[in-house]
Amino acid sequence: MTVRVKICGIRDEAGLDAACAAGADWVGFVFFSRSPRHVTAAQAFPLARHLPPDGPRAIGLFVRPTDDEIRHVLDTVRLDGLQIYDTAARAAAIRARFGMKVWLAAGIATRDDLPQACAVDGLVIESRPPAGAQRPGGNAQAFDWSLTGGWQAPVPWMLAGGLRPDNVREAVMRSGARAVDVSSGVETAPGIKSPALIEAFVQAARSL
Ligand SMILES: O=C(O)c1ccccc1N[C@@H]1O[C@H](COP(=O)(O)O)[C@@H](O)[C@H]1O
Repeated sequence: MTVRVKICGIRDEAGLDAACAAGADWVGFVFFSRSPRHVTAAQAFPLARHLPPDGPRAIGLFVRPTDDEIRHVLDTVRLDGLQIYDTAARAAAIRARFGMKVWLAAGIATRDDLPQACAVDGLVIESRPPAGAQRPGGNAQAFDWSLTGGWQAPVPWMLAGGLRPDNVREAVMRSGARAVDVSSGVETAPGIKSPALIEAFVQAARSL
């Protein structure tokens, strides 16, 4: 089984090169100012341009964005898709408005939280943020991976939240995920990506 991998929160060339060298399928740029991984459109532009044609696809992460915020980024940065933290209806509207692939992030606490239908291209299934969290994701928090067992996902999905090189293999086996997304687990400090951890994560995810 080939597990696809997204490395999120790329902020510099070292992290980008490590994701490319490791064979990641996607890299994520976080356009959310309260994140330690935040990049502006001007900062993301040279990174996205540096991606090789056969390298990872570029995903832009937005939290409750206005159309103008998305437009501002898309006017500068070449993105292949959007990861949206908002309602399912708003994510579908963004997809229709911009004509881009949209992945909707869904915070999960119980089986009932798993979406049964949606009008987006994919789902990012992760834990609900802890009380008082400053951001809806990127909190290094895992959920009970067995919750997705037997779930008939309406669209392709990826598993996220609290994944690391030392637990991603178990997470994939227990959840049944065919794609995984990581940010905190490949960092030495919030916002500081480790090339060695990126390499270890991709290898571990692909070791099944
Ligand atoms: O990474 C962030 O700072 C972030 C901010 C706001 C929303 C989502 C964010 N990250 C995404 O959250 C999940 C899980 O991340 P982690 O591995 O637990 O740190 C992942 O999809 C990140 O892309």
